Amino acid sequence: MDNSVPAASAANGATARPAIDTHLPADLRTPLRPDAFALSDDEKIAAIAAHFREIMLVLGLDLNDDSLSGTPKRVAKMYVQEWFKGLDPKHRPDVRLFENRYQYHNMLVERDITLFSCCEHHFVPIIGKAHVAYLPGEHVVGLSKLNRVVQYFARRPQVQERLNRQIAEELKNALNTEDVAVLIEADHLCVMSRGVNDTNSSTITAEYGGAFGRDEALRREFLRLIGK
Ligand SMILES: Nc1nc2c(ncn2[C@@H]2O[C@H](COP(=O)(O)OP(=O)(O)OP(=O)(O)O)[C@@H](O)[C@H]2O)c(=O)[nH]1
Ligand SMILES: [Zn+2]
Repeated sequence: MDNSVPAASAANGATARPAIDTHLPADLRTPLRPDAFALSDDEKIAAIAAHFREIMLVLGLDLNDDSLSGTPKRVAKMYVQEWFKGLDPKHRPDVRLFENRYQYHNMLVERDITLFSCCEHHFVPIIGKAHVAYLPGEHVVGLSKLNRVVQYFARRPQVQERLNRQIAEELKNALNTEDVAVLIEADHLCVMSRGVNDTNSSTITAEYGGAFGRDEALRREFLRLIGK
């Protein structure tokens, strides 16, 4: 099977794994090809559009119809610029810390963070919420950066377990503390809309670092604050 990137510039690709997620443990990195960054965004959009056009033709759709003719390009742009933008480390958020002048050392919870991801097994949406907490030390984080970290890792083909751990590890690094909790509750469209067709079940994953793992009362307080 031809597994190469469909463009001439892919020949420039390095042989080593690309520099993505290098701050994460190796088993948590999203598996990318060595030449994952050989194509520009525009080249990726052109290549994906051409392939998606083929899929539509195979399905028997008339690409001359004015409602369908733009779909290959629309899907390609959606993949590269929106759904999978977290595959490109240029979108990795810069997590800004501020001095903890107020000496606030209780748990901070950012709850109900909108989560939109994509199942890497079926390429259909995973929709849910992430709840993130940490215990501030000498620094506090700009709140929106918590949402941005969630969104960066969500915008990739994912399984929920890896997504949960990637977010937790990134926050531990950025906040310079192990005292981080991340809980995700999500609906998987691959479970809801096909296969078992179960529209009721949802999936919860959680990671409790540092004090959240050791201290049951702290963990309970986190769960209470997020309404669990
Ligand atoms: N652990 C885990 N599994 C997932 C996630 N998203 C989808 N899956 C599962 O991945 C599995 C893929 O199994 P396969 O048997 O290869 O695929 P399938 O024939 O489409 O399976 P069915 O969904 O049971 O029809 C399915 O059981 C999915 O429910 C996820 O985030 N985490
Ligand atoms: Zn799936």
